[in-house]
Amino acid sequence: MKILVLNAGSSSQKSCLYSLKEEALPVQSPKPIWEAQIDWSHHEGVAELKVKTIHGAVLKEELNAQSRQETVEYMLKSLWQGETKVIDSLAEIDCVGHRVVHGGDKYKESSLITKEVKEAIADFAKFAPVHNPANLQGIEAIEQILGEKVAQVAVFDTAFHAKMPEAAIVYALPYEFYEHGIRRYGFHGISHQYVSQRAAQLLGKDLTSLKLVTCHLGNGCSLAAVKNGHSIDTTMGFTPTAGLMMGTRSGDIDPGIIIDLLRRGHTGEQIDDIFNRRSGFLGLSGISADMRKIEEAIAQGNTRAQLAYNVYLHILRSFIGAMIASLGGVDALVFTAGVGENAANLRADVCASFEFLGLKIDEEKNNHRPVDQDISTPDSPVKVLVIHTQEDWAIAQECVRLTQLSVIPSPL
Ligand SMILES: Nc1ncnc2c1ncn2[C@@H]1O[C@H](COP(=O)(O)OP(=O)(O)O)[C@@H](O)[C@H]1O
Ligand SMILES: CC(=O)OP(=O)(O)O
Ligand SMILES: [Mg+2]
Repeated sequence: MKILVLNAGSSSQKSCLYSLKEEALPVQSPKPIWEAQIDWSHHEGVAELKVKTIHGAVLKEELNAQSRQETVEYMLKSLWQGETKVIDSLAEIDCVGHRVVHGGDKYKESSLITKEVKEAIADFAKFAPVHNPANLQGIEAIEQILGEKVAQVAVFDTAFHAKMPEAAIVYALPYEFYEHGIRRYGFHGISHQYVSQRAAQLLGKDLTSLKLVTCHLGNGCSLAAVKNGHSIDTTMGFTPTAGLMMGTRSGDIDPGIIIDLLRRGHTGEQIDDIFNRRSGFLGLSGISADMRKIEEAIAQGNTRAQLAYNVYLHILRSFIGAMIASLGGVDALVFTAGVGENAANLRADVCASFEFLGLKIDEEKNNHRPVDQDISTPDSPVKVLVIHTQEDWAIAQECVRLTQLSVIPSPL
């Protein structure tokens, strides 16, 4: 059984093809037979494409001035063409799973993609303008290439947060807003759910006994307070613009700033652009949205890069504090996604803020590229885990479950 996964992020498009034996679904991700990534974060208008296969074939290319959909279609061709070819025919693909960022209050679980689901994804694009259109383009690219016969599944980033307590989802606005769906939804749920299950496994504890703060720090960043396996609080809100400072997004700001911008004649589109694409690390540093570039600039003494880092850290630790308060304690902090998995200095700085809880990390472990590892000292009452998020595998498992082509996987 072959499952293709498309995971569209704000700055990247990741994709992989799993070849599964139907009788046995492993708990951990098996190695995909083909993996591809498009990265738009380095040079304006340039897509960096990387493809690798289980047989060791590698393709690296820079693509100029193509639309996202054209770039995705080009990437998918490497499945059956050239050195990275892993299948003879498209008919070999049984199901395609998509990460879909905003499912609104309509989709509390994954869903087979129908015309109605596509319309809803398009409709919710007004709340997730960076993401949902990219998700839809992925779905349409597959329809273009594979036709409408192949089963496609939408796995929603909002679903894991769908059962948060009401006090955590309602904004203190006139009640009618809540009745009209203006509420906190939360995002990155596929990742928060996966890493909390994996954390329980690594700690050798039952997930239902744990209080976890999961820190998904990628280009988009959010925290979740996970109690007994459920998300009870999270930093993103009605849209993925809220909460923590991010690569190009502001995170929480005083709504008075928006009022002021409107009074000074800015349009909705301009305000959207400011908060979603021109803020965060990019806006503050004037250098880049990429933490690696920020770290390089700091090393060269750039004061704006340093300020951007300081603001990111300040906001991050205050929200971690808020999540711990929602949980009423914390057994482990979990770092994941591009920044969380790689930025050792940031992890050290965050953890230093929680020394008052007795939390201590082992610097050696922290600095040696930990993957799925506990980096706290043995005597630290709060554990600190670095976990490689496996959104793609979580999506593939949902494809299996929904298409009922195979056994329902047991949770981790
Ligand atoms: N070695 C590294 N050190 C610091 N940050 C890194 C490193 N590698 C990747 N990152 C950060 O991770 C971000 C991308 O994270 P990722 O989770 O892949 O993003 P998304 O899925 O939102 O596109 C990059 O913008 C970069 O800031
Ligand atoms: C929801 C969201 O912010 O996603 P990403 O981190 O992929 O941008
Ligand atoms: Mg991501």
